[in-house]
Amino acid sequence: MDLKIRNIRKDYGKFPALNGVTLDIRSGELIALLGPSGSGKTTLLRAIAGLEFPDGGQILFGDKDASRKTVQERNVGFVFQSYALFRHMKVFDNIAFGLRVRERSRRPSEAEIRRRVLELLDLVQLTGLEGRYPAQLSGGQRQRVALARALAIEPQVLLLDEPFGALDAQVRKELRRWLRKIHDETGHTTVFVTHDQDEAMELADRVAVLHKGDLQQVGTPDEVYDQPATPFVYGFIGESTALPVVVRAGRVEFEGQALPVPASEVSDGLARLLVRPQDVELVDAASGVVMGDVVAMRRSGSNRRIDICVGADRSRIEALVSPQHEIAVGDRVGLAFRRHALFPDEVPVAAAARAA
Ligand SMILES: Nc1ncnc2c1ncn2[C@@H]1O[C@H](COP(=O)(O)OP(=O)(O)OP(=O)(O)O)[C@@H](O)[C@H]1O
Repeated sequence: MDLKIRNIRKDYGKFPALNGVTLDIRSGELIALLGPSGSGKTTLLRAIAGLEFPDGGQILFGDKDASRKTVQERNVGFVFQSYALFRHMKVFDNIAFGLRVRERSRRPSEAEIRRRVLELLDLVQLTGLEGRYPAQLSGGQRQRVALARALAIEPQVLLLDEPFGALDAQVRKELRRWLRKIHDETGHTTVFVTHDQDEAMELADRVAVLHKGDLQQVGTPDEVYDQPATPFVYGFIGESTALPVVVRAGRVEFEGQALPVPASEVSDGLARLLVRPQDVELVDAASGVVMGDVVAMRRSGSNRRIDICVGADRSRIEALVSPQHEIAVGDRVGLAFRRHALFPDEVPVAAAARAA
């Protein structure tokens, strides 16, 4: 089942939670809605589910307009962060619930329900635990029951809202891999919400990045990481620091000095040169693109993080180097950038940083 989201708007009071979002989700795709808190991810997921009616726009399930259809009519499976299992029901009955409450004409026989529940228990690797109550399960197991329950109704679309949010890091990682496997086995169109970029990048076929109700970019994990469409995406996915620059007559200048960086499509005016820490190279002071002073360093996993202040504004650039790299706080270094991105800047970066 493919989904077409057309110019969806949702306002809460004067505030647009979704600002005209258009997104095509392909049949069988696993897509992540990624963004910081308050960016509109849950609102979009709830609009797809039919739990929220948008103020404008259209949602198509296949070629049919589902905008005014109820949750039941849309036949979506929904998994929330907070398990939402029925505590007084055993695992078996939790999974069977969606089938048992169907109107008689669409309800499978008890034998068929049993067959399907046992099959799902096998899929989510919980065979043998069907007689337990939710309180007798671990968080990860409960979440797997929640997924089995959502899958039981054979949904056209599976919607997951931070499904692993409440679990510890190790369990989250395991469930991620497991969810990907289940997705590949069942082939459902799946939309999941997360604010965790690693989760989105590892799990999803494509990532839709939201910011303040706007869809900033949709692409494969490689596309959003390597070709970020906006400064927000560049900053949100992966790490980066920014150098305030000026584009003048097609040249990029930092504090009056021309940098060996093409201005590309960026027109004259204030701009931001964004660099990821792993793309900052420390060279000797004379041969760098810009010069700076090492002001701090700390160990970070298998690397060393170096904070370097450059220019009169003391803009901070971060570099990631090998711990073997001989360097000390107070050293004057040259910086070269292996890769970078240049974006026009409506707000002067230095002024914004000072205001903050
Ligand atoms: N029922 C509501 N009434 C008023 N404002 C709401 C309501 N639901 C959401 N909002 C607002 O809409 C915006 C988007 O909320 P939404 O829950 O979609 O964000 P989110 O990206 O899912 O955030 P989080 O990661 O924190 O869950 C937020 O500013 C939020 O305060």
